[in-house]
Amino acid sequence: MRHAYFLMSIYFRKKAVKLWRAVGCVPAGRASLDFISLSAAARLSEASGGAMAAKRGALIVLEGVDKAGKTTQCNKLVQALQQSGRPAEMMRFPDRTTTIGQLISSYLEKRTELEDHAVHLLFSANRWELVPSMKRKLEQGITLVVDRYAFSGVAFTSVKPGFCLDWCMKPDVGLPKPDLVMFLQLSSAEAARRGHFGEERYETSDFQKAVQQKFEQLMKDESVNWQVIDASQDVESVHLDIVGHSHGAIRLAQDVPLGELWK
Ligand SMILES: Nc1ncnc2c1ncn2[C@@H]1O[C@H](COP(=O)(O)OP(=O)(O)OP(=O)(O)O)[C@@H](O)[C@H]1O
Ligand SMILES: Cc1cn([C@H]2C[C@H](O)[C@@H](COP(=O)(O)O)O2)c(=O)[nH]c1=O
Repeated sequence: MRHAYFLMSIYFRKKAVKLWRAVGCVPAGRASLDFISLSAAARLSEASGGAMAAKRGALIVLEGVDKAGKTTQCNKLVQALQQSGRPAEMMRFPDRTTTIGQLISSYLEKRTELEDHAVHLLFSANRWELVPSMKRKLEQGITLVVDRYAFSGVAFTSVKPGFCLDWCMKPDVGLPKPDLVMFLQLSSAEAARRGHFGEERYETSDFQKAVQQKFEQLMKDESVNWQVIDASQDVESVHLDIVGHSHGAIRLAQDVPLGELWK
């Protein structure tokens, strides 16, 4: 009986993929399979009277100084999670595709000047504008792998004269709290030798050294699940460390509600 049910579920799943693709609801490829898995999970949950509520995805953040290897590792982690059958997506902050993100991008590329408090609030607004979509995805069971978050916001602004950690944290209080923050540890000298260092506004060794110290202060906060990763290793070794920590965090996140940052 269970065997027959299993075969039927595969048959209907294939039919549903074809139908959804035909009406253009689902993109082709891996994403469509994730979409179908999630729909199947939702149907199962409905059929059992909601007793099997879908497990939420984990919010995983990678932080570090410029060129520590965050983007490289976020991409590899998302790929590894998807290959092991876990729905996962990458996000990055600043998200330069939104209207706010374009203002930030122009500032970072030194095409526009902005007052320091104002640009700090723009970075935070850029996170808040993405919160509804982040929460929706996490509720659907998608793990989000995020390239920088509020910690970069605080570390970079608080280096500037006249700013303190406390003021810099305020606008981000209440954001979805990451289940895991991995800090990619790399000396500013090594970072400066990596590709394209020096092109954007904050990419000077002195500034990055000061940012590193601010991150160290933030890592003393035990309300956040920090893990330090040695980012001076080769790409594959860094990846293995990151995958190890991520699986644990994904398992734990399933059974606890999403928290609020710095509350
Ligand atoms: N483990 C590593 N060893 C040596 N080079 C690396 C390693 N990881 C990444 N790189 C290289 O360093 C450069 C920066 O990598 P990447 O863009 O992933 O860093 P990032 O932290 O996201 O940078 P940014 O702060 O500019 O967003 C790239 O040229 C990348 O190929
Ligand atoms: C999120 C965030 C970032 N920054 C800084 C950090 C970097 O210098 C740039 C972003 O560069 P990337 O290559 O796009 O990662 O912006 C910041 O000052 N405040 C923030 O909130």
